[in-house]
Amino acid sequence: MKVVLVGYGKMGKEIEKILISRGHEVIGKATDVNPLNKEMIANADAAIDFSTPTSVLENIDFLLAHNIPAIVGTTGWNSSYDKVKTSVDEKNGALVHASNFSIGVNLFFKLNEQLSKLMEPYNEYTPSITEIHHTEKLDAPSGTAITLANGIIQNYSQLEDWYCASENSATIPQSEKNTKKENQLKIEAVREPDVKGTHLIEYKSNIDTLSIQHEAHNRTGFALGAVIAAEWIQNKKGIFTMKDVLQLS
Ligand SMILES: NC(=O)C1=CN([C@@H]2O[C@H](COP(=O)(O)OP(=O)(O)OC[C@H]3O[C@@H](n4cnc5c(N)ncnc54)[C@H](OP(=O)(O)O)[C@@H]3O)[C@@H](O)[C@H]2O)C=CC1
Ligand SMILES: O=C(O)C1=N[C@H](C(=O)O)C[C@H](O)C1
Repeated sequence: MKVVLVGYGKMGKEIEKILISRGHEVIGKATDVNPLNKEMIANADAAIDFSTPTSVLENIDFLLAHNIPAIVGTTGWNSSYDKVKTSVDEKNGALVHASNFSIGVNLFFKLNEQLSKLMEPYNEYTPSITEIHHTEKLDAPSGTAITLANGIIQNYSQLEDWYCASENSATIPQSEKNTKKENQLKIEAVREPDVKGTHLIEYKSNIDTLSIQHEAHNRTGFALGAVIAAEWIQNKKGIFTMKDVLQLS
């Protein structure tokens, strides 16, 4: 495949290595100073976007307008999902999005849903999520934590939504939902230097705590998953997630 990288930061560079190791070619690199343009995408089989929450929607629009299959790993645009889905449908486009492209986290998503079904009848246990990431991360809570929260909320009749809390809130960008209300699941966002991505789910009672955790040791899993998604979407139309790519539905 001939691939355009949209965003050439920590993830873009990691994805480039995986693309080359699997025999693909990087034909363009869009960044803040050199954004997507027509010349860059000429002859592209796919574009892989790991950019920023503020640029991703414009990038998606551009790729759909030019009929380029898009793999979107950028987080922080959940509230625009319906608009993007409508655009993909109207333009008969192709897009795979995921808050986390790693195979391990997608298995963890399934485990989280199954565990929440098991725990729901036991009111003495209170579920909560902690996510830990590097200090350069622009969004909080992480997209992965939001997916995990939704996986729990859908199985808990008494939970209506999530909220984001942080002990070191000075380092965390303002969340759109950082005030606790009734019946909300707590997501604690922690920022520490160089952490690639850790997600911890706990069910606490006065007697004990049950927990499951996923810890990324490096960014290889995210990058490999995104490249597998780009290979998978060739000749397909529609909006998909990594669940579809891995047939985990
Ligand atoms: N879904 C998943 O599995 C994962 C998702 N992510 C998400 O991916 C995103 C990127 O993460 P990361 O690589 O760590 O971030 P970085 O800050 O390291 O890189 C961001 C890149 O985006 C570029 N950029 C900024 N504006 C534009 C624009 N208008 N057009 C194209 N590129 C632009 C930056 O350009 P410049 O170099 O000029 O500043 C930079 O190269 C984040 O949203 C993160 O949450 C991260 C890991 C896994
Ligand atoms: O910004 C990151 O680094 C990561 N972002 C994704 C998220 O917001 O969930 C995925 C991963 O945890 C790394």
